[in-house]
Amino acid sequence: MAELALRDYEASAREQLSGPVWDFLEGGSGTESMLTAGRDALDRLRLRPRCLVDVSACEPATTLLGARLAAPLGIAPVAYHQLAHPEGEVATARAAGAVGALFTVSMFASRTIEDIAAAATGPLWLQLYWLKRRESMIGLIRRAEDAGYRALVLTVDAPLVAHRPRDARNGFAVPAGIRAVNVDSSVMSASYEAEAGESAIARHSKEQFDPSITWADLEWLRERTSLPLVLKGVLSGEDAGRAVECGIEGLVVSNHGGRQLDFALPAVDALQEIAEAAGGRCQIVLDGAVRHGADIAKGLCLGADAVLVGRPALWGLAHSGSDGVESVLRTLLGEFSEVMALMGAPRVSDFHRSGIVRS
Ligand SMILES: Cc1cc2nc3c(=O)[nH]c(=O)nc-3n(C[C@H](O)[C@H](O)[C@H](O)COP(=O)(O)O)c2cc1C
Ligand SMILES: O=C(O)C(=O)c1ccccc1
Repeated sequence: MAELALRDYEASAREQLSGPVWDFLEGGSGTESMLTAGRDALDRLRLRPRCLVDVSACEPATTLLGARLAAPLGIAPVAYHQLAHPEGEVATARAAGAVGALFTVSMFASRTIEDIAAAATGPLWLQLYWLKRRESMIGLIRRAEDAGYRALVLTVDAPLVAHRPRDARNGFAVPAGIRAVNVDSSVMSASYEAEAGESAIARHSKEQFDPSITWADLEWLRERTSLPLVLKGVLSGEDAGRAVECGIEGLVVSNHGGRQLDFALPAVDALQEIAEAAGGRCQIVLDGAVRHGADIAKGLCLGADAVLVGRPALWGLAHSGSDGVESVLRTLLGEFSEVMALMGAPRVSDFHRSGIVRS
């Protein structure tokens, strides 16, 4: 396949997908102020290279929660991959495994977590929203443990799914035939009931998500699994410190790709404070607006151990299934390898705060 840039996959996905599916994938909450803000924040950061370092053998490989990755790169949890390709998450898992990237499977995946695990050759994490029906979460956690998932990612920036004007306008519902197959059909039957002027996903999540959970409830989760716990959606140093005190093993610094709190700060702008608060006591992952290998380097300089991409994986999937996802990941990996050489940073551990300047 000819080498394509990420924006080519984006353009192709836009042509492939129906208007409402494209809007669901690409859209944000509220005024959509954050769809450009995340990118702007990364673009304002400039890299400061070191010279005369031996970069004849750069090594992008790293480990995250004990799992080896070919690069500090993974796929963020995105619901319903079958919206982009009939093979859905199974194709994504195959691609992530081929490249050696992490794949975080959404609680609202459209393929079973067992089928996804069977196709995977790399590490998998499972993302959870906290449901009012806790027994549904527990069943899923048991299955994830049995299928070999390596961590649970609790998304904490979504006590409810925010108002997303495009989805409301489109009366968005997941098309018939695509379902969140890993949860009871009563939990997310967004596919069945569409109404103009309202997003079925926003409505169902308001019924099903438990908005009352607090730090005290994490203990309940901890007692029910031996898997490492990761919190996704942390944007303050205070919360990072609190998470570490609770024994959380990882944090995903994220504003949910601009889909939750409108005008939330870009994740990359919260990264340094969070990494400092965590002080090496848990793993730090940057999520949101990562579109280039240089963005991986920027994340590492500010204290991240790895970065995630969300929408770009779905662009690749829409373009050409597993091959498309693999190409998207390989593009990022190739760019990152070049940045390592040009930065004079032959190992992942060679990226430091001094390697970045805010302009
Ligand atoms: C279509 C779509 C569905 C998503 N579904 C989930 C989800 O089920 N769980 C979750 O924690 N985050 C979900 N997210 C947020 C992503 O995990 C991630 O935070 C965001 O997409 C990162 O930004 P990026 O798309 O700019 O890379 C979703 C994002 C998109 C675009
Ligand atoms: O998390 C999201 O951004 C999202 O779109 C979603 C999808 C399905 C269920 C809940 C939220």
